[in-house]
Amino acid sequence: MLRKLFSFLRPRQKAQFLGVLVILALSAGLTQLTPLAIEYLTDHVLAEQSIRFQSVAPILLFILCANVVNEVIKVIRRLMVEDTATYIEKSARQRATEALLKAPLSYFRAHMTGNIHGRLNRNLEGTSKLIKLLFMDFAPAVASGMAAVAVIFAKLPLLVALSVVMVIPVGTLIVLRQISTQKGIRVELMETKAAMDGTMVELLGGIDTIRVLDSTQRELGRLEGRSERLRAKEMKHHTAMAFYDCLKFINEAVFNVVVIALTVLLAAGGTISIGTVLSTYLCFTQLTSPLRELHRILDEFSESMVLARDYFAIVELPTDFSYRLPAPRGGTDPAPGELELKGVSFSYPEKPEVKTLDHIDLRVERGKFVGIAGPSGCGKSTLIKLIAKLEPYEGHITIGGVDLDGLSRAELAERVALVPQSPFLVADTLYENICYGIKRPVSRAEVEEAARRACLSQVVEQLAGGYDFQVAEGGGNLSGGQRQRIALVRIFLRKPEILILDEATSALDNTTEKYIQTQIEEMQAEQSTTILSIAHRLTTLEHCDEIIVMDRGEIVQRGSFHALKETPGIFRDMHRGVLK
Ligand SMILES: Nc1ncnc2c1ncn2[C@@H]1O[C@H](COP(=O)(O)OP(=O)(O)OP(=O)(O)O)[C@@H](O)[C@H]1O
Repeated sequence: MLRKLFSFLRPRQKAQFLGVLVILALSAGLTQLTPLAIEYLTDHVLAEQSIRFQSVAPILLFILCANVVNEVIKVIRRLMVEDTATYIEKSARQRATEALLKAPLSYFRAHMTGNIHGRLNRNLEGTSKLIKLLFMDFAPAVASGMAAVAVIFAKLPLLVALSVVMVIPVGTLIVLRQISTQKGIRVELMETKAAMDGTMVELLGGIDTIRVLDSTQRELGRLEGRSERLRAKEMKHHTAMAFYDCLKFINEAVFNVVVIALTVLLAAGGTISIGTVLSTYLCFTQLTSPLRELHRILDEFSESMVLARDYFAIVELPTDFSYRLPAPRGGTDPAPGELELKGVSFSYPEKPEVKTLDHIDLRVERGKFVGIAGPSGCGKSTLIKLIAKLEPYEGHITIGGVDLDGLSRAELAERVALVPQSPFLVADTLYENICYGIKRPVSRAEVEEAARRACLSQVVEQLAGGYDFQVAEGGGNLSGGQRQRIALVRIFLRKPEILILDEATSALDNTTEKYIQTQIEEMQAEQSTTILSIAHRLTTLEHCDEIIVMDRGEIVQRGSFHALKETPGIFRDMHRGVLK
């Protein structure tokens, strides 16, 4: 785990780590100077017949200097550690975001958005805390603890020194027991908190509906139950923690008495000096304070490890099939605009026993306009998801004669554009939203022309700031029709070889829809764009070269709009509004 974290670092930060270790050793040595100076003061200066302040002053100055230097180097160490920890957090966030953006879509169907978001944030905090604990807290505590042990062994008879340092293994055993008993509950707490985050984001996403249905009390009740279960788990955890803290305190108190008793006995027998009694007691406190720290750190470390482990579970998510390197295809570039599906079958991984698409064969020549119709749930959207390489499938889909497996995401994005029913909008200006995903530079004039074709110009005039209008998250401050127009402007800017429309104009009024339809057909004529369009409003498909009609994952009818509407079957029933 720590090696994986270390791989996040640049050479400068790795060198910094060595610097931190050197500083730690220095700091540990400096910490031990105070008890040694006090011992010298007691045995040599204070033991003299007449105590002179001039003899004490240099020792006091020495203690002051040692402590000031120690504090200064601690500040330097802190800055070095913070620099590394913030860098790790930044790189870790980038890696996790990349892993999530490239994860299979089934992962997002299995995990709630808020759950992923909450987990990621907590895990990142835990991961950077691990670094801080290790180098800002743990290592100094170990270093000064070791220095204190060295002084104890140097100053006391071996047996006495051994009994004094027994405080370490006894305390450590208590902490290890605490960690092992609390690990499971920590994982449980982490998962429960992530589930609560998921519920919270789900609730906020449905705030309108909750208000309209007046289900606030119901939701609060649901949340209350979960919060209570979380609280009960947390209390169980805190009770156990308090018990172990108490054991640790008793351990220290017992050894405190042991140290005083042993050293006083030795001093009484003349084996050690009074100064050594004092310095041993100080060394013991130099040992117990890092030991106390160490116990806290080990405990927090174990908590951070749980989070870091969960962080790596996100980073190591499998990469979606569509990012696998394309098979070499011997320099052939896809012929523009042709699309073919041969024997394509598909089942959602969550329901492998159900064939959502069953042996679909379809050939669309360049510049043709094919409509897809069929009852709800028959597999229309799934079919276009496969063409956009969003889900793995059986059979073959080729674009311009090249199998989809052989096309990278970048190559596919260059050729195929998909306009979903609910377009993706980001919290940015309207202009940035229009240009989203367009990889070539576009001029303002081009944007304005595309906006005119998608009937967005009038909308821009009405919005405060025009193209600088701030779109809210998910386009929350725009109407459904306005959001669809923005997605269509992108299409007129991109002029793709293959255009896939999934109910792309469903939120527009009839007049606007007809106008945009004409503009799309004009673009089709100018660029020989191949179009595949799903529409529930069947009149949208009137000008299609061919319509395929789907039912339960299969193509059951094909033909022109006029032929299909006269032929007995699903399409005619849908057209007449009598489909059962
Ligand atoms: N993640 C999923 N897991 C399992 N089944 C799914 C999943 N997503 C969709 N389905 C099922 O797949 C079938 C086809 O869904 P699809 O969205 O392709 O239908 P559609 O024809 O586009 O429907 P509509 O016209 O209502 O949009 C439906 O029965 C649906 O319940």
